Amino acid sequence: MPVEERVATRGRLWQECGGPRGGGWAGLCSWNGPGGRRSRRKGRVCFWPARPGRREDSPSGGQSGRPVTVAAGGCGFLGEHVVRMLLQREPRLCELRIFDLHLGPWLDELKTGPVRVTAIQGDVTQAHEVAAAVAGTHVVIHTAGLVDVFGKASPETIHEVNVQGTQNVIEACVQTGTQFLVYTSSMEVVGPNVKGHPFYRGNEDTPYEAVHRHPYPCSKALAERLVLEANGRKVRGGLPLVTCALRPTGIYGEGHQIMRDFYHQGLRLGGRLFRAIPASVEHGRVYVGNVAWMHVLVARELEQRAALMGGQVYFCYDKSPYKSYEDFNMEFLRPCGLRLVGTRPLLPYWLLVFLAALNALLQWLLRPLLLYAPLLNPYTLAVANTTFTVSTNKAQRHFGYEPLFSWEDSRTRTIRWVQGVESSSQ
Ligand SMILES: NC(=O)c1ccc[n+]([C@@H]2O[C@H](COP(=O)([O-])OP(=O)(O)OC[C@H]3O[C@@H](n4cnc5c(N)ncnc54)[C@H](O)[C@@H]3O)[C@@H](O)[C@H]2O)c1
Ligand SMILES: C[C@@H](CO)CCC[C@@H](C)[C@H]1CC[C@H]2[C@@H]3[C@H](O)C=C4C[C@@H](O)CC[C@]4(C)[C@H]3CC[C@]12C
Repeated sequence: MPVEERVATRGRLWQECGGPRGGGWAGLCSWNGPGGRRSRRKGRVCFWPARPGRREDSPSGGQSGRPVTVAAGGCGFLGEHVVRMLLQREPRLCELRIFDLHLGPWLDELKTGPVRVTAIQGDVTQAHEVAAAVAGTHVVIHTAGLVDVFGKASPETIHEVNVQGTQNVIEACVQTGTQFLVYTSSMEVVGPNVKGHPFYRGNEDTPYEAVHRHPYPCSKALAERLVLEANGRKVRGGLPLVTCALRPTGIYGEGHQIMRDFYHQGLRLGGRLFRAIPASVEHGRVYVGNVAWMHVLVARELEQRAALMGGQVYFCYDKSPYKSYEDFNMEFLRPCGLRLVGTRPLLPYWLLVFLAALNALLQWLLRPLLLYAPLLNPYTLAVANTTFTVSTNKAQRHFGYEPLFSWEDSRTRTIRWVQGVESSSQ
């Protein structure tokens, strides 16, 4: 085991994993280092030891000193960037707890820094696990979620993780006295709606008929509402909970699984991808580093600007160009040797609709035997084929957000990452 594991329980340190089951601390101790397999031993928290002279957990959750932060979902695509950004750009941080169902091997790198990093394997659907992880913290950044628009998970599971999980996070804050909650929502809370209405460079106040049927956007909309309604609730100790929700558009950047899938698909097709969506359909995209930066800034500013920011929603935006989903992906895939065939869609739209419906039917028919979850289904086709872009400066006005990464930087970093994917798969 490459890192020392200890169990922290209510401010005490135990020399080895062995804390009370189901009592104060939950989570699953799961650290076996890079390439190692996870062990799923309930009731364990692993962290890297505090340096000599470093403050141990304070019962006031750092409010008397520097904040202790929980990044729920901290091992996901966005979560990893949030974690790294917190460690790089939040000098007041003294402890960072990373709570996730699956802990990643990269956590091992974080052990050498000045911040005490605690990795907690846990499930947001388990209220006691969430409460144990949140207890004694100053702010929770809740990026954990089940992102599934391909029919891999059941609607019930999506609801349980995204809605009940978020309710558990809120209740944990209330019960344990954590006053600040930043929630990762989604553009999908607004749209595209089932009617395919365009949302053209809209902002947080642009009227739009937000009507959803798919379990994922439904769950994000419900969860966002819970978070916003919880703003102002009294937490343990009597102070008001301050919440806000960030709504990224389609996130891209290092670690983006769908980009990787398109890249591999292009390689399989002899270096070509075939245009399916008209170039005129704009799809909002935002670089993951800028989304992470917005989360860090909100977590930092929420205390000082509680009256202004509490209960607010913010689209996540940067200077990424407005393009169709496919043309945007080509900004990264073209320099990696792929080309997009066709200036117009190669298949008529009715045929795509038919193929998407066929995929949905096949998924349903095959479900008892295997999981068939292709990229194209009626929902993903509708999202890709409906203009949805944002143009706003609300985050800049409310908490001084400016993108940390220019479009050129974001593009270069993403290309470098795709090139790395290429070499690692050879
Ligand atoms: N990827 C996008 O384009 C995008 C756009 C807008 C909003 N979002 C939102 O951003 C958040 C992060 O998305 P992502 O793309 O990084 O997804 P991801 O799947 O890479 O990350 C989600 C993380 O949550 C964790 N998680 C899932 N179920 C959990 C559970 N029951 N308990 C604890 N942890 C659990 C996963 O293990 C994973 O590490 C999600 O809430 C998503 O809705 C994503
Ligand atoms: C029709 C295909 C031809 O090439 C293209 C299908 C692309 C789709 C798989 C993706 C198009 C738009 C994506 C979504 C969007 O970027 C925003 C999202 C919000 C976020 O909260 C979760 C991810 C997603 C739904 C994202 C998923 C993939 C697309 C539908």
